[in-house]
Amino acid sequence: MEFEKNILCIGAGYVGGPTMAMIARQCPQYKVTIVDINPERIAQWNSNDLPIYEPGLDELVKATRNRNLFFSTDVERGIRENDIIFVSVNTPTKTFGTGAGMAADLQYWEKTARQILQNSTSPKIVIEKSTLPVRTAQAMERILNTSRNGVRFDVLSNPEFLAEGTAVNDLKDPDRVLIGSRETEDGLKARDTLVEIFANWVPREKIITSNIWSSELSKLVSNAFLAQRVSSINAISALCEKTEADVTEVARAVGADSRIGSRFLNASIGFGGSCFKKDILNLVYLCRHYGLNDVADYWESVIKINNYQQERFVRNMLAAMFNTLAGKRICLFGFAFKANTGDTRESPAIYVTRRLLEEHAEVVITDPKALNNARIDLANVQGKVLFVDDPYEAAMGCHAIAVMTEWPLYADLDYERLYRDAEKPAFIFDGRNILDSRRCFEVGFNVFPIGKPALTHF
Ligand SMILES: NC(=O)C1=CN([C@@H]2O[C@H](COP(=O)(O)OP(=O)(O)OC[C@H]3O[C@@H](n4cnc5c(N)ncnc54)[C@H](O)[C@@H]3O)[C@@H](O)[C@H]2O)C=CC1
Ligand SMILES: O=C(O)[C@H]1O[C@H](OP(=O)(O)OP(=O)(O)OC[C@H]2O[C@@H](n3ccc(=O)[nH]c3=O)[C@H](O)[C@@H]2O)[C@H](O)[C@@H](O)[C@@H]1O
Repeated sequence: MEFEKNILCIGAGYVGGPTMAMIARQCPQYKVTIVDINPERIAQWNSNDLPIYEPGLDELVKATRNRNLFFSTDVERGIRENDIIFVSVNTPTKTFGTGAGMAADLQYWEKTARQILQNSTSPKIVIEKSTLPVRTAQAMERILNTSRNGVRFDVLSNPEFLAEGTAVNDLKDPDRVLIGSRETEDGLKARDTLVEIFANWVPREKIITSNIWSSELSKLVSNAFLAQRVSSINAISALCEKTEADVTEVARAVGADSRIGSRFLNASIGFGGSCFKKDILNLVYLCRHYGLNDVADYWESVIKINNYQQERFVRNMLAAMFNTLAGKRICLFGFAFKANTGDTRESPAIYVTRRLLEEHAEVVITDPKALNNARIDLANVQGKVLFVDDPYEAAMGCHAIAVMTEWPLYADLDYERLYRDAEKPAFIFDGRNILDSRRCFEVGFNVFPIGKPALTHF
């Protein structure tokens, strides 16, 4: 069958997989191929056990795979056979050399650029899907345009705004699609090709076009603003705990102002996920690079508050449990960085587990989707950690339960039963404010939510 367009995506991760599956679903007239250097990942995408858990993704992939969606490890062939290439490789924080711990590590990105250059014999549109420092497109263009064979490359920026756990809906009905291009005739032509792809299902007014640097920067700024909201409400949660104000009530009152808005104001143990911290660090690094130290300090404080909130959670546990956790068994309800995903990257639960082990507590972890990743994250820790599927079994004989992830199932458990099976006095630390505190208190627990008065029996 002859397809209208042939689209390639390099990088079959949390972004590449779902994003391309959505394009394939919405545009049966296009052929979409996803390639990755990781053969195991590609095998999983081609199996009934996808490498990531995302509600609605199984159905999406089943409906398109081997029809107009293909997964392969043959990166070079993919480049040769496609003229529209999304690049969605990982761009983690650099762990070595200059900028270690701050700047984006662009090695995977650059390898891809060189591979595209080496394998191209016809003009290509190369689309930055990964989140990148502003002005990366320039570096990309410089690498690609070293070619002596006269192949033309147009680089576009099309950052992804999906959130894990809601990726399928976010892709189907996005708030906006952002496409940045050079404002040259060729740049605008390439931009229009990409607009045409999204216009198959996204209303035109939601497809925003801009210059390429604005597009790159907007992605970092979007994540920085979102994370800033979480840090803002978390900072206020600390003040609530000192003053008997209730952070949920404060968030509701503040968020009712339409200029502020009510979403993303849930106080928590802090934000996790692979991107917020990395993207803010990247922004901070860029600001310092341009000598904007005050601006850098401002954004860095979002991360400082996030670290503070995680540490505060552990210190509150310690203080409530008579200043010692040694030999105590603590059950963590949830390990994923948020509900509806098995992803544990930068999950606050990792930090909390490490700190509890430092205090010589034993940690029992339960999570409906993230136990495999949790095992990998904690493979090298010193101390006793158990992984248990069933939450009742996990909590049996524990001195405390700490809610790490807002999986709805934890709100629906039988807390009378959990109390019966707990060591007494029994504690709950609700790091997500999802439990009915009063009910838990009434069955016997001492309850410590975030940013609300504790309910204790002593
Ligand atoms: N995870 C998320 O929810 C979001 C992530 N992003 C951004 O999207 C980018 C990708 O993120 P994820 O999908 O989460 O990462 P990921 O780590 O899940 O996937 C990246 C994939 O790229 C592959 N890869 C690396 N180098 C390669 C190469 N040279 N050739 C072929 N494949 C290669 C890796 O094997 C991996 O499977 C990052 O820049 C991230 O900041 C943006 C929005 C949302
Ligand atoms: O670039 C990315 O990777 C993505 O990062 C976030 O998506 P994600 O990290 O998947 O999930 P979020 O829903 O944003 O949650 C991030 C963290 O903040 C926490 N959070 C969120 C909201 C809130 O009110 N309180 C709160 O603690 C969550 O529990 C989670 O740990 C953004 O929401 C996406 O738009 C973006 O594309």
